[in-house]
Amino acid sequence: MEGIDGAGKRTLVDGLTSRWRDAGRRVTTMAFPRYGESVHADIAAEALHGAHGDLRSSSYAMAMLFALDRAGAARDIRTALGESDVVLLDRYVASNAAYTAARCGQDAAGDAVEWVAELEFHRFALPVPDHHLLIDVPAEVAMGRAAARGDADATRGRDLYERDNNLQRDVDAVYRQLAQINWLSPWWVLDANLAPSLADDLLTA
Ligand SMILES: Nc1ncnc2c1ncn2[C@@H]1O[C@H](COP(=O)(O)OP(=O)(O)OP(=O)(O)O)[C@@H](O)[C@H]1O
Ligand SMILES: Cc1cn([C@H]2C[C@H](O)[C@@H](COP(=O)(O)O)O2)c(=O)[nH]c1=O
Repeated sequence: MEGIDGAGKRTLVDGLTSRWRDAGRRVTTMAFPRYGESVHADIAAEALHGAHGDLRSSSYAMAMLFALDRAGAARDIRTALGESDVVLLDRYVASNAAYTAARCGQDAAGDAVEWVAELEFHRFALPVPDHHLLIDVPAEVAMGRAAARGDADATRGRDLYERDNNLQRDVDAVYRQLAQINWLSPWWVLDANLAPSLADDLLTA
């Protein structure tokens, strides 16, 4: 499940999971970054919240932290694939591709996407997803949701990426390009406003 910050990924993952479980399917969900479970994710979170000075400005360092977090979950993902009907991931490698490409700028975006795929799928041997689900929501709406949530949750607050509206718009554009070319596997673009009924469609697919 992919989309910019505040798009509604967690909400939709939770909704789909309960619908599919109610229908008798074995569903495993995981969310990346694995905050609190992986040292790499926690260092990334510190950087996103303003620690580590220069590190936060390095797209390479951030992408590597997110990739190492996922590499540590590779075995769990494979086990889940063997034991479940559906493995539903709240963000995965495409997040790293989209955010890193957006951070690198248009001229280097293609190289960034290729580098992330090579690193994560080849070097770290993470499984390639069968499908990507992209939440189609106007960037302004998602940014508004992320801002409202950040204001409401004093313990979390908005991180550096969430506060960067230009970055969010650029990430949105990269996601749409990845969906258009069906990067690595078919991409299903979900209209966020139609989420409940789409969940039924997905169930029968
Ligand atoms: N369809 C919707 N309509 C209105 N509000 C929504 C909808 N889906 C989610 N929200 C709200 O928007 C906020 C962000 O949703 P959610 O946490 O699911 O997004 P996310 O994509 O997982 O965000 P992030 O990537 O930043 O963690 C939450 O407060 C949630 O309740
Ligand atoms: C998994 C992952 C995430 N990111 C970015 C996307 C978000 O802005 C932040 C943190 O994620 P959250 O959903 O808001 O908790 O990090 C990334 O750049 N690369 C990744 O692999």
